[in-house]
Amino acid sequence: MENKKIAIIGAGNMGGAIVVGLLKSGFIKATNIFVSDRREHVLEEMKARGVNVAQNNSEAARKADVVITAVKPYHIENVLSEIKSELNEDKILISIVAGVGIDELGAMAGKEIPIFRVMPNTAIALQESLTCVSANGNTHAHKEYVMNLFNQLGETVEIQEELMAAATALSSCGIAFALRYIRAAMQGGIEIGFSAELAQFITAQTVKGATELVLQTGHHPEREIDKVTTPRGVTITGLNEMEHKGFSSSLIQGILASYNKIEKDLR
Ligand SMILES: NC(=O)C1=CN([C@@H]2O[C@H](COP(=O)(O)OP(=O)(O)OC[C@H]3O[C@@H](n4cnc5c(N)ncnc54)[C@H](O)[C@@H]3O)[C@@H](O)[C@H]2O)C=CC1
Ligand SMILES: O=C(O)[C@@H]1CCC=N1
Repeated sequence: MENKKIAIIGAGNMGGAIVVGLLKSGFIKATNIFVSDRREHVLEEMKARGVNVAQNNSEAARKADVVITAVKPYHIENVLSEIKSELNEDKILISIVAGVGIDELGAMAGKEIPIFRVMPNTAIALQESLTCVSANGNTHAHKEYVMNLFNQLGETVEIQEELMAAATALSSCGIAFALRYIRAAMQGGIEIGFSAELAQFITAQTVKGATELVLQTGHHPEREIDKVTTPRGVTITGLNEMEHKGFSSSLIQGILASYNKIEKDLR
């Protein structure tokens, strides 16, 4: 178990999910986690999980070796100005804030400190995140720790920072895109006879199976699709109808729309 203390500033959807995932992983004791948030009910929920609740952001940052900022992009500047006096070259700053670069974070912190920019997704609560990590030049001594930390919470990929917007669209937004497929498939399933509950289970397990076919074999999806599409069969008829209606095209356009928005106007 790691001895470093971790502060999580902003315990909303993502910050809260990180706390849940960390506790499940056993990587860190609850008493070594410090959470701050400006919403009282969020802090109550965190307290119930056994983690420490700080009076304010500065206190959380002071008590920790690692500070994870998980506030909305338009709050990060204020948060860093509040905590910058607590940061130094021995502390690790990890930001999951979408659209805010390492240089910008460094300028907001006002000093040369180790900064990691990290892009997880909400499956981090189940230790099933795909987390992309990039770092500034002061992080060599800390990289192993940070990769290990996020490897406890799913799979981790180190990327160049210029790919961070793409990582956000494909992985962080991607969870919602995949869930929308599941919802649509369920609606089809209900129309052809299943209860909502059974349609949900059948769809979710089917998607899990498709995911495993790709992850475990490394095959291109089309190779696995070829095994399903009997000539003149029912699958190819369904697939072609979906493509006539713009299935792949609408997914690609949605990913591009999210990507284009990330760097431009998140704040
Ligand atoms: N939701 C997602 O799937 C993902 C979100 N992100 C990024 O994570 C960050 C957080 O997103 P969410 O968790 O979805 O937002 P959220 O709104 O659920 O959580 C943000 C939390 O920060 C708290 N907060 C606001 N101002 C604060 C302050 N000054 N000091 C302390 N706490 C403060 C809020 O009360 C809230 O609980 C964003 O920057 C987003 O871009 C990154 C990857 C995935
Ligand atoms: O939609 C958003 O702005 C955030 C960033 C990535 C996922 N959710």
